[in-house]
Amino acid sequence: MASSKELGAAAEPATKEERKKSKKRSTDEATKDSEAKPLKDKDAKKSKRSKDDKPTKDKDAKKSKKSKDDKPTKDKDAKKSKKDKSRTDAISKESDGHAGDSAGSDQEVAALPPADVPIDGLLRFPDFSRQQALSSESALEAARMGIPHWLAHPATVDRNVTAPVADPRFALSSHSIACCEKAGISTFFAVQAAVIPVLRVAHSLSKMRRHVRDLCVSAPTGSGKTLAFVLPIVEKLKSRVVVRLRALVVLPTKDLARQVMECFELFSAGTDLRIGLATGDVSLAKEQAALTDQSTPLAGGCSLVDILVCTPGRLIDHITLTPNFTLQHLEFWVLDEADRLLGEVYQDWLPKVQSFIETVTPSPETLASSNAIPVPDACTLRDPDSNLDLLARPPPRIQKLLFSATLTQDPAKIARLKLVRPLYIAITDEGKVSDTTSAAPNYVFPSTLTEYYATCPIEEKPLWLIYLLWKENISGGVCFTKSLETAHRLAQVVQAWALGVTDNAWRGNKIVVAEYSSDLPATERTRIMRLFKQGGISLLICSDIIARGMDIDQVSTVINYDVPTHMNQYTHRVGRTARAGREGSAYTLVGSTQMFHFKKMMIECQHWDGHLSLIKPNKDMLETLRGHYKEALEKVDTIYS
Ligand SMILES: Nc1ncnc2c1ncn2[C@@H]1O[C@H](COP(=O)(O)OP(=O)(O)OP(=O)(O)O)[C@@H](O)[C@H]1O
Repeated sequence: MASSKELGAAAEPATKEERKKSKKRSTDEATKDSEAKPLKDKDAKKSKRSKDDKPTKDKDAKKSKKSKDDKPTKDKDAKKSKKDKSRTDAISKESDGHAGDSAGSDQEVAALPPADVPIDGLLRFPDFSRQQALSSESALEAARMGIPHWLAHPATVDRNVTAPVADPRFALSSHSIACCEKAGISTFFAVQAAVIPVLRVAHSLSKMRRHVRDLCVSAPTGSGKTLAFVLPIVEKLKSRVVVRLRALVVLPTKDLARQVMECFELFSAGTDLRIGLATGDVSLAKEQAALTDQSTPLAGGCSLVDILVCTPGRLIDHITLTPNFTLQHLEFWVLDEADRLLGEVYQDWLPKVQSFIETVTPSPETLASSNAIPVPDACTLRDPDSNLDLLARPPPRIQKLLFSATLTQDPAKIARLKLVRPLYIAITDEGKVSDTTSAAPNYVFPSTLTEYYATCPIEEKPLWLIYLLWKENISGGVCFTKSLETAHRLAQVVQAWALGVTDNAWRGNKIVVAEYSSDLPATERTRIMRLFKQGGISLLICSDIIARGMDIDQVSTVINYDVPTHMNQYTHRVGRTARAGREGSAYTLVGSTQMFHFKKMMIECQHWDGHLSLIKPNKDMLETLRGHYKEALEKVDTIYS
């Protein structure tokens, strides 16, 4: 693939006004820095120390590629694991005493043993590099915005942190380690290295329930958030005796739910755990039969699955319609793509689930009036009065786990979840201090992502897309449009063009373009996706159907045909490439009249200078392509007329 240089790319020169603004920004940052000096000084030393024993990002990327591509020898492995260990050791030493905590719970955390003292056979590992310290001005601003203390002070973890899967401090069973090996995973990414120990410790100390605290995790796209919750949940539940619904994982779309279920299946293979899927892909009756035993109504419910992966709509269906469906025994409640789930579209599902959980204990009157058989052992009383009985077995605390690449900081939205002693973990660039004084998320992009933009007349966008396809010899591309209609029409034009080009044998390898849309039947979508993964399709043209969460290794390039209107949309779209340490490119075709808004959005999110490069196309080539493009347009117009 051509580099930006070859394309004649050059960063657009900043205007005077921008230069002024950027200068002001750096002055502001400098002021902030001087205010936070004591911590910074300490941090600088830390960072120097960690830099010394840390390879560069490039080296890291190569290393991760290498470890995936070819199997290292035993010797190499041993060296690498030693190196990784020293690195994680360094991190855990650096971070002593900086464990993040919510307001009001600092004392409890202080009461915990230091990091190197084992608790119940486990170590508190790794601690977080540091809890973000805000300048007093920023802290005041956060408070003024109503942003709770814990949300304004994330425990930040450097995205380059890695740790070997077999490190005894993760306390993973040989089963989990073997599953990781089978999946080609020898090293945990930063989000996994940070989250897995927190969950492992919390649940190994289930008797000391104060350790079970809710988690909000923000990490870039493709950074491995799924495994960060899948592995500890499987690890905790695989020794269960009776089947009960103990983990609920909610995702915004069917495709995402299926993807996460497959991950659970992969990492629970060889255990007795049963994973259920409720997305509405099959009839409600079929789903009901798979989720519960409905032969006898039981007050304690009768689940046939231990883990349920579902979409919010279908979850509500089961809550209201499925006999013996209960959330009484829930221990984990995961909201993946949490910001989307907390959004307006699903506004009423959340309170419904909350109240179902809170009122799961049937009163004696309800029990008497219903046919449900109360089996004392099978009922979990979340009734606060039951806690008065000191000898009674305490009900499991439901641990809420929120994950997203664009986690909202909107206090009103977060408050709806009624989080308990939440801990906010943010995976960031080393040294980058996130802005926690606004409700907008902090945007962190994969370090292996290269971003470009091109300005062109709006009516010529299809030609420019063709130019990119041709010039960059794109294979494994995904092109996002704003609507199904645009995707459909664009796919037809580009297909017609590709046919013309192929007929003319301009290029040896065929360019194959396909539309991927929610309008297509599920079987057709599966077929197209399979073909794409096999390399039989060069470009998928779609609306935002796969913009979030979808993990497709083969995506090397993302093209924003229509400019994203919000930074969240941009982040998730471009995040379909450059995943798990792989390289990837993103192109945005910006119409001349859209430039102002696009640039403004990027600047506001501090993602302009030094992040995106301008592409200036080769005019001769563009003109050569124009002829075939016009022919393609005419062909499509005749179909429509
Ligand atoms: N430790 C690891 N080593 C190698 N590959 C990994 C590791 N952890 C996860 N992966 C791979 O990285 C890819 C991305 O993971 P995942 O889908 O969990 O990302 P994500 O953070 O949820 O992204 P998004 O925000 O886009 O949903 C997956 O293909 C997964 O198999």
